[in-house]
Amino acid sequence: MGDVVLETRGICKNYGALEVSKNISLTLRKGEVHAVIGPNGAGKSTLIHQICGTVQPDFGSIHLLDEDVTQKPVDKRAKAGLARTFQVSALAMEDTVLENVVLGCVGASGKAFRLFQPVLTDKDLLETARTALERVGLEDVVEKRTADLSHGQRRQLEVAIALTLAPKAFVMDEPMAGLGAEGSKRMTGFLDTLRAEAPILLVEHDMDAVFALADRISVLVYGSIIASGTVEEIRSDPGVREAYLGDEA
Ligand SMILES: Nc1ncnc2c1ncn2[C@@H]1O[C@H](COP(=O)(O)OP(=O)(O)OP(=O)(O)O)[C@@H](O)[C@H]1O
Repeated sequence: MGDVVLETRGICKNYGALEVSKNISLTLRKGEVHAVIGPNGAGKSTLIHQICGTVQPDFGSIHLLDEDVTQKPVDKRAKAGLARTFQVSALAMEDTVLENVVLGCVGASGKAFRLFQPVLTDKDLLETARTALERVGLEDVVEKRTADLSHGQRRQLEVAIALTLAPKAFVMDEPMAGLGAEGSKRMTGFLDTLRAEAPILLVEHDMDAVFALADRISVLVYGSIIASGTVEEIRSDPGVREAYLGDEA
C-alpha cells in the first residue's frame, strides 16, 4: 500500500445501458495532486459521488488508507477523513463566515446538536473554526455575512470547512469554477500549499490550473481512463490530444 491514501479498485457503474464508470482504478498518494480531466459527460462527477458515498458502485471498491469504505455512508467517510468540496456551493448564505465553519465542524466533531445550547458558543468548535479560517486567509472576514463574500472567498470558506475534518484526503469538484483568471491563480497558489496537509483528487476543467498543480493526471473519456501520467506525458499523448485537449496541450 505504501503512501497510497485513497484508492478506487475496479469501479463500475451503469445507468441503464450507459456505462458511466468502466473499471476505474486510481490512487491518490501522500502529498500529491492527482487531477481527473475529461470532456463533459465523461463520468467525472459520478466517480466523485462514488468515492464520497453519494452513489454506490455496481462493482469495485473504495479504500481510504487501510480501510475499505465502499459500504460506508457519506458522513462516516467524512469522519474518516475524506473531505469534499462541491461544484455548487452548499454554504448558508445568510449566516456569517464563522457560523458556516462552526456548523460545518459540528458534523465532523460527532457532537450532538443541542437545541438549547447553541453550538455557536462552543469554545472548542469556535477555536477549530477560527484556526481553519486563518489557514485559508479569511481571518479578517469571520463576522461577514457569507452572501457578501466574493466567489473566490466562498471557495476558500468551503476549504476551511473541509479543513475542520482534519482531512486525510481532499476530493475537489471544480474548485476554479467561476473564479476568473485572477481568482483561479490565487486558488491555484492556495491548493499548492494545501497538498502538504492532505493530497488532493482534483476534478477540474481549468487546464492552466491542472497543468500548474497536478503531479499526475488521469484522463476520463466515456467512463474509461484512457491515459494516466505526468503533465508532460499527458500533454504529449496523441490519444488524449485527440479525445480532449486539442489545442490546449
Ligand atoms: N443519476 C443518473 N441517472 C442517469 N444518468 C446519469 C445519472 N448521473 C449521471 N448520468 C449520466 O452519466 C454521464 C456522466 O455524467 P457525469 O455528470 O458523471 O459526467 P461529468 O464528466 O462529471 O460531466 P461534467 O464535466 O459536465 O460535469 C452523463 O451522460 C450523465 O447524463
